[in-house]
Amino acid sequence: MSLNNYEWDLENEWLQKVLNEAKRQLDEKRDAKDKLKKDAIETQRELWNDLGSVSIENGLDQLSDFVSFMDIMRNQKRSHEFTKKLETKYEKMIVSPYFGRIDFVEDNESSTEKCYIGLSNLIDEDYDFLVYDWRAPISSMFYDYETGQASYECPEGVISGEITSKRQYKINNGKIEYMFDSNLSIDDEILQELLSKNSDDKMKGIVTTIQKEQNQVIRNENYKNLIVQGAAGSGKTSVALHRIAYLLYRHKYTIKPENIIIFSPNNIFNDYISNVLPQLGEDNMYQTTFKDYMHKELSNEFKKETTSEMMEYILNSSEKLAYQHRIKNIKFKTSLEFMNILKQYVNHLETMDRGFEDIIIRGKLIISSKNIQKLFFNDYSNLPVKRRLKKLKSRILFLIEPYKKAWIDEIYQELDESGDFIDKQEMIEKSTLIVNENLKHINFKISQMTEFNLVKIYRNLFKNLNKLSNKINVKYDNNFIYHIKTYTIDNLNARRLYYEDQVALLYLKGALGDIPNTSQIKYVIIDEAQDYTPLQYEIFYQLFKSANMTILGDINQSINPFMNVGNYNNIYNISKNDTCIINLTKSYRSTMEITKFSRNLLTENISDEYVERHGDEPSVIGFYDENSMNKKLIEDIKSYKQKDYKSIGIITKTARETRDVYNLLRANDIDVVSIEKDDDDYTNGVLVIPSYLAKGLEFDVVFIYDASNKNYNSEDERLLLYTCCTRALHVLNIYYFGEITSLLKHNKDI
Ligand SMILES: Nc1ncnc2c1ncn2[C@@H]1O[C@H](COP(=O)(O)OP(=O)(O)OP(=O)(O)O)[C@@H](O)[C@H]1O
Repeated sequence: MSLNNYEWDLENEWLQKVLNEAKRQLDEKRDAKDKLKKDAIETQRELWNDLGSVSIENGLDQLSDFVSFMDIMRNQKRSHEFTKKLETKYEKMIVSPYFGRIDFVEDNESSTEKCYIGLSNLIDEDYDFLVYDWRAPISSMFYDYETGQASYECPEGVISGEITSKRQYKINNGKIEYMFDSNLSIDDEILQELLSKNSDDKMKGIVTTIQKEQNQVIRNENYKNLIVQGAAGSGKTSVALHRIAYLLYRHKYTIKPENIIIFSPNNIFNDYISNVLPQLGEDNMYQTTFKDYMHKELSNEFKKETTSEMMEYILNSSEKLAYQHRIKNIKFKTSLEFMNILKQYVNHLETMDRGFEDIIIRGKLIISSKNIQKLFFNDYSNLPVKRRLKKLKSRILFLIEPYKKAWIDEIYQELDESGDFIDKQEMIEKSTLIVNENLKHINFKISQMTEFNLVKIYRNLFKNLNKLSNKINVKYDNNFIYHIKTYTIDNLNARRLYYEDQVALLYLKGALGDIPNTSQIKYVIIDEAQDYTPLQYEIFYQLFKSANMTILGDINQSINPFMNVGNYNNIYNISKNDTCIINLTKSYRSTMEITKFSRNLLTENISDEYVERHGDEPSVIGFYDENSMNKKLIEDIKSYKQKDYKSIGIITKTARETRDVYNLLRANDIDVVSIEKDDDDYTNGVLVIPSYLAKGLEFDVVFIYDASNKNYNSEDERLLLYTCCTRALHVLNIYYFGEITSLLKHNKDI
């Protein structure tokens, strides 16, 4: 139903009112900013005139004046940044102040409130809301309800009433491009139009079209931890980022971006999502990857394998003799049994006899082994092992100190009496040296008793693997135990830390109390959650004990067949009383044809919905040889570029293939970028990328490069191939030479 002229006039009038108010407030902010700038220049001038050069010789008064000036300047800087942020907010508002409206009549009230909803609040001088921030409590009804009975939660409780009208707008450059009443359930059409566009840059916000089920994740504060399962393209990353924006708004006095950390799969992805929060008017939170976090915590004396290196090994090496050994190790070290062994081991380290000895200096008992034991097992028992040992060492050294001092004084006296020295300082140094020399063996003993060497601790675990597995009632074959033990110790001797060993080490480090305090983190977001093992989740919970967690993933996109969560129950059980599992049930990214095709690759049916947007059927084309395949690829890329597709992703299985395809395209005058490592920058255009780095990203056009049986030859690669296909928004082309992979045989026939 199109809106009549009368409605248009009213809407234009309202828009004008909003724009005028936004302009007035913008001018106010600009004036304030100018004034702040002038004040800052004036302060600097005063600083220069009053203090000139600051020197300690000019007395403490001058220093104190200087410190006051610095305080003033710091405050001016803060105010300037704040005003600049507001200026940006009003500038954005003038372009597009709102995108939605609901007319709401509260129960037992007769007046209707017209609530316009935009990226941020606009409040006039009479404290009336001209526009509500999309995160305001009342705005939630825009996402949750059509016209009719509705309610929302606010600090005062639940407010109920009726939505009498719901309208959506597209406003650009201060003009209404279109508007419509959405009680006609037209959302899907809007979505289709939005989703059919080519992706011209990094990820974008979805604030105007957030869906009800997504809104319920964004605003969910009923549980400490949320686990969100959603099929490919169901908006998990978008929801995660909008949830962050929501939390920053709702708790603006208690939560700052530095209180939030997001773990994402790699740095390319971090770069890809980096525009969303600034678009929503918020600063980015702390973004990291598990690998980066772990590598910072673990010793640099070892060569540490990266996630990409691990994936390359898994995808490239199945023919190698050592492959089966490595896989056996990965499987064992990512198993729930190994996690229990680690827990058992920590328990053992906390309670085992540590062979503490008496500390005696010159016949005087400083502290008995019994008392040391009492300190370790009783007084410090609430601390983890590493902190207990540290405290113990300080305590013993503290007790030794007076005896050491007395001894130094005695020797000083002797030296003085000997008449061999005239310099006091020299005698102090000499006597200290003599005592230190005499105490060497005691210091060595104390260091040994309180030693904390993580790698040594890890090594000892494997020496005791048999006993530990017996303790958890798991019986392994002796050959198996021997194999795991020698494999691990050989690698440690070669100063090589495989990814699975790093995770185990990090767990031990945390459980034994050797991880810096992270209490400033209040929210942890884990995206691509399927790719972390239960042990990694134990680490997350251990590191961020008091933080709230939002965990978003898709079990069907477990790209590493040996390192994944397996089943959400494995993490749900860690903290089941305050955890909720939510499903996102609709996919938005791809055309129906691509979605259906991709889902066919899975062994289990996915009944999730998708947006009804049509496109060409994916094409699966076989070639006799590699040259013909490459020739067609080059032709097609050129042709898609001409058709104005903005992002074209050529997804190869491995990084080696990425390099080859990149060289091929370059040699054929195609402007192309390759991503081979997980800290390369994300760029739009034509991009060649290995399969495992493409997760989380999306492209207008996707080419799966060489889906032959030779290349994708294992059932373990099914989910990887599925993940690659689901990266396509509009076009999916799958090329191979020789025989097609058996993973796609079924799809080829459809
Ligand atoms: N409510 C929505 N309105 C408009 N677009 C949406 C909506 N939800 C998701 N999208 C779009 O769908 C695409 C997929 O979203 P997103 O990457 O957040 O999904 P995902 O579940 O994290 O995907 P994957 O697991 O496959 O990486 C993006 O282009 C996003 O903008």
